[in-house]
Amino acid sequence: MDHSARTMLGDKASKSHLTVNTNGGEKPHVWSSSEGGCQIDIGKQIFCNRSLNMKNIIAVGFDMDYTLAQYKPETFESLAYEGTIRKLVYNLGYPQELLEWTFDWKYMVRGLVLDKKRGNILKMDRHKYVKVAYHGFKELSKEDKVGTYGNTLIQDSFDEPDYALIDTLFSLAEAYLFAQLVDFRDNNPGKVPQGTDYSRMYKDVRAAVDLCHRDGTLKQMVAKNPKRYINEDTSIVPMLKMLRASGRSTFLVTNSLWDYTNIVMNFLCASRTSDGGITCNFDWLQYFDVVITGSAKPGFFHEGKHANIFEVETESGMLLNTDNGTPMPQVGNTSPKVLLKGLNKSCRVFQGGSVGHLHKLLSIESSSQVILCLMRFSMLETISMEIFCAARRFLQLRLLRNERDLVEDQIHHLKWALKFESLRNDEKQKMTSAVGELESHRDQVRLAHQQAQWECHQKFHKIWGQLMKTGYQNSHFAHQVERFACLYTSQVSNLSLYSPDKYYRPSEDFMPHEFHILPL
Ligand SMILES: Nc1nc2c(ncn2[C@@H]2O[C@H](COP(=O)(O)O)[C@@H](O)[C@H]2O)c(=O)[nH]1
Ligand SMILES: [Mg+2]
Repeated sequence: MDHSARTMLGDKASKSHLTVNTNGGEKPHVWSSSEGGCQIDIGKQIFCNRSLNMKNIIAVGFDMDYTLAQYKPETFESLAYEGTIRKLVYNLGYPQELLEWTFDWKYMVRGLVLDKKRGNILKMDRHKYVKVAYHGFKELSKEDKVGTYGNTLIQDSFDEPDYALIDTLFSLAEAYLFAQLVDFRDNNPGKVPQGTDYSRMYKDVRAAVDLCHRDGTLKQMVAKNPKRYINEDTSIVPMLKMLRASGRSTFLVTNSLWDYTNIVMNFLCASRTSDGGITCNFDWLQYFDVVITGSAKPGFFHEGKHANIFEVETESGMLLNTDNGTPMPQVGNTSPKVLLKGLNKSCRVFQGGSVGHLHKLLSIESSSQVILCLMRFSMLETISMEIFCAARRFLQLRLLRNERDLVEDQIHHLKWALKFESLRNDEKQKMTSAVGELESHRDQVRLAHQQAQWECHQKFHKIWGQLMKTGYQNSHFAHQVERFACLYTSQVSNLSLYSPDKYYRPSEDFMPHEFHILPL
């Protein structure tokens, strides 16, 4: 992920902040409209990790897939899953019975880590302690978990090549398939191709998924029927219009190539005909100053990286050489048409390049003047649900924790007295039985605390619990969001609900000792 440019993370299309028009259509509110500027529903608010004064931002950029284009995992990821299975069977020699397997698109969540060698899937807290661990679909016992991953500060880094981070929604199908294959190999050791260990299976799944993205397996299907795979979001165009009216440049940087980008952006931005159809044209380009396709992120953001940048001739999809983004006449074709065409266009489309080219094209001097809306990490659950549940849970769990700590302290006192004080026999007996009673009470409170905590987590996800927490600490995933994003929100078009000049400020930090002065 880009560390230099300001980033904002968003996810998940939702439908509040829309009013129903007299003709039944949905009309989104934007901050600048007469209905705008009102109280924003918590599920649509933008949260701030680090200060960001929009007044200093001169260009706002967007990633396309899973940011502007919110794929429907139930259809899109299922497509990836089925395509991957077919490649495993027909290209890589896995048994035909895999074709019968089904995909539970809700099972995996982002923020998990795959242990390729051991066939395990892990959820970690922000200190990288493994808190939930599954081997395939079988939960590891506490002993196995601690035995394998330890509970001390000296830990594995949980990075590539032995581990893989499930950090995008694109990875959910491959993680699920990996778990299925782990179970399958354990139960049918002779059925997987010879010499296939867990790491090899992961490599095969990765290669098959990769091929699905490259050979048209997914994109052809989406192009045929975008509505089946992508959520419509009527707030995108008003958001882009408002940003541009405020004087900001807008740009798109996508790893997708031009043909697919054009289809998806048309679907998201084009006005619908009366029968709900879309006319495919290039009108959506009016909402951007620069579009970069085939950007090869994250490498695109590495300053100083040399990468060729080509101009895309939008009608034909033909690539034209450029001099670092400046149009140049083609050798043998000295007609100024090509040159001027590029210079006169309000939006220019490119393939490749790097962040340096982008700055040049937008006349930007520093990354701090750019905000980039990415969706590498964000929330699967709705934020409002997180906050609602967290508030109730906070009270209940804090009371249980206080009680547990109190009882533990009483036990330590009594044990100390029994060991070091000269006591009469009857006093000793009384204290010993009090210790016994307190210990059983402590065990009950500990259990109640664990249970309440788990019940709350289960409200979010039956297997992995709350995405942003492990136990009562922030999850590794939440920690990544905190580290990498200035702002985060449930969907990128929530930006339309705020003034384009807003000064986003983070809430104050609290040290553990300061929590005592906070009301519960
Ligand atoms: N070759 C692969 N392409 C992949 C994979 N996962 C996703 N993708 C493609 O990347 C872009 C993402 O676009 P962006 O707008 O978010 O930059 C999209 O075209 C995906 O199909 C992969 O594993 N291999
Ligand atoms: Mg993306």
